Amino acid sequence: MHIVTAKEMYEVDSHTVQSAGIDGKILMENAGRAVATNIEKRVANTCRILIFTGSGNNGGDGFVIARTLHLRGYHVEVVSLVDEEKINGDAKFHYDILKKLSVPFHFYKSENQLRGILVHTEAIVDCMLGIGVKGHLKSPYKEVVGQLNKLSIYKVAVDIPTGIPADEGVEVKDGLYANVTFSIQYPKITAFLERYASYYGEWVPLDIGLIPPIKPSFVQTWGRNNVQATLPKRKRFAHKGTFGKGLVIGGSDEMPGSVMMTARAALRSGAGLITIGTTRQNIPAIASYVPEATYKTVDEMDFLSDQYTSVAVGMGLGRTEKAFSLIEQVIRQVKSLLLLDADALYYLKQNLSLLKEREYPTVLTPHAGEMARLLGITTERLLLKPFTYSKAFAKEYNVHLVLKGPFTIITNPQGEQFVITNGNVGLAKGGSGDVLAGILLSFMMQGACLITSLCNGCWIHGASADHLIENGRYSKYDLLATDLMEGIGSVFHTFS
Ligand SMILES: NC(=O)C1=CN([C@@H]2O[C@H](COP(=O)(O)OP(=O)(O)OC[C@H]3O[C@@H](n4cnc5c(N)ncnc54)[C@H](O)[C@@H]3O)[C@@H](O)[C@H]2O)[C@@H](O)CC1
Ligand SMILES: Nc1ncnc2c1ncn2[C@@H]1O[C@H](COP(=O)(O)OP(=O)(O)O)[C@@H](O)[C@H]1O
Ligand SMILES: [K+]
Repeated sequence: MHIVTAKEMYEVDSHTVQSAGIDGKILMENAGRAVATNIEKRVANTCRILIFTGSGNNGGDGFVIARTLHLRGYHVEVVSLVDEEKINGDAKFHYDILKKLSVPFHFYKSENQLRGILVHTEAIVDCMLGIGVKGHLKSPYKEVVGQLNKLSIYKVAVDIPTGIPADEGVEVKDGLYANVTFSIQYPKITAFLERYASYYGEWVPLDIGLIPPIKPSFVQTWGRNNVQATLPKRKRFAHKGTFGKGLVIGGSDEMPGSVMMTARAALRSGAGLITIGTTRQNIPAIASYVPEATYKTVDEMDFLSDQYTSVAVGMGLGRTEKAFSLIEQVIRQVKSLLLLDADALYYLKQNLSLLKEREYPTVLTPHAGEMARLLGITTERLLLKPFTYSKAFAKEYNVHLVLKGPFTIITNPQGEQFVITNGNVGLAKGGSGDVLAGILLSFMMQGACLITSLCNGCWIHGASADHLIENGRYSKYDLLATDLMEGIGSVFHTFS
């Protein structure tokens, strides 16, 4: 599904109106009716619903919602935050229709007046501001949003919660906290930013019949249907070599665990053959957990002659001179797909130019802290516009970037971007990233298009955690990274 900026949304809108000739009033009708139908599924018709409207087209959607729900037997009332003369365009068209019906209509005057109107209200619909919002909320929007946020009634936002910008990179203080947001046609970028996602509550996109231009440049979500369509098939006569030969380099004497989890997760996700390159001392302990793998000590490895389909480096490797020199050799010499994680990302900060010299695809899997360090900015700054930073970095260094987090953003060197929204807070525990690196390595080895492999790997990782929790196997407190191995199997099972 596409995710849009405000500019892209207005482009789709004008393309639909100008090129296809669908009138804006029809689109507003479609939007309002789609929202009303979805409100019916969630709010009983015995409830009193207040619909808050503003000066723009978001308010126009509100007039259609009010009319539709009223005609379907709901007790609705409208509170307009602007005077009648400020209502114009398509919104005025729908306002004039609404005025012919007996829907109670209030013009906002004061907090006291609103307090009175709100008595016995069980749900509100926010059609105050949509994607046209600029900067911080002005009066009376700021006061109304403040007043509504204090109430624990059910709040539905239309398109975007009032006050929240559509685009990343904009800092605002006030916004409506909604229980659900019905996004008009496409979700907007801020629904996928940690900073703003909680204002949206649940988000549900509603098709209103917009026609996108031929060339969509949008970011997209990657979900179960995409995985279903692209997951590599296991052919009847395949052999272990069919599924690639992978190398995992990591693990120091102090940190043997990461590389174990990476290797095991790779095998659990379908890798054919896995070799682990680690310290001699680590091998017996790791081998008892991953007996399916073969082993090399780090001193034995010859990256020029050893042929691997894909290599992952960095997990638990440490930050010694020896580790750094190994990472440098790997980046310079590995002539296949290469995934850099953890300590390899740490090393990279001072050596980013090495990435530009690589002739084979490189994948970086930083979490927000690691990415911010690579960019030399604060994590807060990165998280204000992670899509923009990711795209610029992936293009400049010619890498595939997996920016991990509650919303994982995957970007290729051409700037195409996908977001994975599954997974849960049970994953916020040491080792989850090592498991992800293993799943990604495995998908990289199995030969599909690289960005598809990365999207599928991230989705399977999140789905594994969700599956284990939804089925009561573990909770968001006790889930361990090693438990994910069991989840991976269960998730694959749902595709077979
Ligand atoms: N894109 C589409 O094709 C469609 C969009 N529709 C609706 O139209 C909305 C966009 O409409 P508009 O462009 O009119 O934008 P809005 O409805 O968000 O209103 C923008 C107006 O709000 C005021 N405003 C802006 N920032 C403010 C602030 N910080 N404090 C107080 N007031 C502020 C300004 O007067 C501005 O003109 C969408 O969000 C969606 O709900 C629907 O009607 C259906 C079709
Ligand atoms: N709150 C969360 N919701 C969903 N996924 C999460 C959350 N926190 C972490 N994750 C996922 O867990 C993984 C953590 O990776 P990372 O931070 O590298 O962990 P580690 O280095 O300890 O192994 C990432 O894939 C990330 O997307
Ligand atoms: K709104």
